[in-house]
Amino acid sequence: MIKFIRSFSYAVNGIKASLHKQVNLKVQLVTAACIIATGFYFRITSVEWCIVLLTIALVLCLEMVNTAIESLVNLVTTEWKPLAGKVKDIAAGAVLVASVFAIFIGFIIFFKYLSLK
Ligand SMILES: Nc1ncnc2c1ncn2[C@@H]1O[C@H](COP(=O)(O)OP(=O)(O)OP(=O)(O)O)[C@@H](O)[C@H]1O
Repeated sequence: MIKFIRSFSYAVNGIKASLHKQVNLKVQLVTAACIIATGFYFRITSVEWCIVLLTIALVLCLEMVNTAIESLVNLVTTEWKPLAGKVKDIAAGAVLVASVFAIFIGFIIFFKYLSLK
């Protein structure tokens, strides 16, 4: 149990560290809060909530993984190496792909509510 609590606190520290390092994550958190508020406003269905929350989780988690990969690359090398750049670009690309799909999903879910208003 103590081991579990310790692992949990390390994970919370990881969240704090990525929030401290990444402006992007803060922007994404604010965006997520706005989307959740919009969900409450339009009273979206349970299935829509699941899709919205999963999409938000996907983008936030990928942003944190991207931050971890960036830090790891910086730890491995301080030199300018094409492979290091490629690794960072691929990690950033993953966040971009998820974000673009999140925009589409948001549009699909909220469009009907917006057009009904
Ligand atoms: N060691 C390196 N070797 C080669 N290219 C690198 C290296 N470090 C960074 N780059 C290139 O510069 C880009 C920006 O790197 P950086 O580490 O500043 O990432 P970032 O996304 O701007 O980080 P942050 O979000 O912390 O500002 C990378 O995506 C990569 O193309």
